[in-house]
Amino acid sequence: MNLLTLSDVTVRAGGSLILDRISLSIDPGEIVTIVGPNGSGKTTLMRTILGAMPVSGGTITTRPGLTIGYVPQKLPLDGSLPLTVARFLALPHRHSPKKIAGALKLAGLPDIGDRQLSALSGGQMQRALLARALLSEPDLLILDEPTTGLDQQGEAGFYRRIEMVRDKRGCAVLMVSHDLHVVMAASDRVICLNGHVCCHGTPASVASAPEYRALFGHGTGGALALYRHDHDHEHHGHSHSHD
Ligand SMILES: Nc1ncnc2c1ncn2[C@@H]1O[C@H](COP(=O)(O)OP(=O)(O)OP(=O)(O)O)[C@@H](O)[C@H]1O
Repeated sequence: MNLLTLSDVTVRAGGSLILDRISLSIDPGEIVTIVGPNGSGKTTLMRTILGAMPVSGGTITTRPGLTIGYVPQKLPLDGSLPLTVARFLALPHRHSPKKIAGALKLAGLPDIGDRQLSALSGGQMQRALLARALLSEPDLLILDEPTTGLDQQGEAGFYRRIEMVRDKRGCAVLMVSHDLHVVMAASDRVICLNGHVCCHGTPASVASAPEYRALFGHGTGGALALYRHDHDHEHHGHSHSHD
């Protein structure tokens, strides 16, 4: 059964139509990325899936008992508060030190629990937010523009980490990106949004679709090549391809 299915979901706000009959589904273990220009409704779509935005039409169906882990774009707290990484991960739910250490390790931040949050780099902060989302052992991880502010190598590293998490945990991943960079190559499936679903499919098929090119031009070839070039780790137990 799909983890999540949207059928003809329409969202209106402030008198305008923001999402127009969106239909999509997410299967267990797949990495799906939503791309689209500014204002195309990506954040609204994530908020709708998370239940923070009412639908005006259509239906959202989730698998019974589905657990979602949400990785916000930014720290949802004042970053200058004195707080260690481990304390932050223990809020608002208590978790054992062993579980916190395991989540930090999986997120690529071993031995950092005692560090102050304010001392983390942008890339480390994203991984700390990822570790926090992993503590709920989600079936579906949702990330809203997780690599904002990272350089292209930082982005590639973060998306490789996401794939590693998916391979180890078997969770599905739904990500949003306002730009293309390396995210498409890290995905099994890409959905191109512009109020409605313009096109969807494998990264390569979307990158060559006329609807996508009308929105973004031809500029993704370099980023796709960069990701493939950097992508030298092995996958275990999950068959998918980046070609
Ligand atoms: N609560 C709201 N009330 C009225 N209009 C809204 C509301 N939320 C979003 N919008 C409008 O809906 C459109 C889509 O916004 P959204 O933030 O979902 O786009 P986005 O694709 O995430 O954009 P960006 O890439 O710039 O982050 C915008 O025109 C925005 O102004």
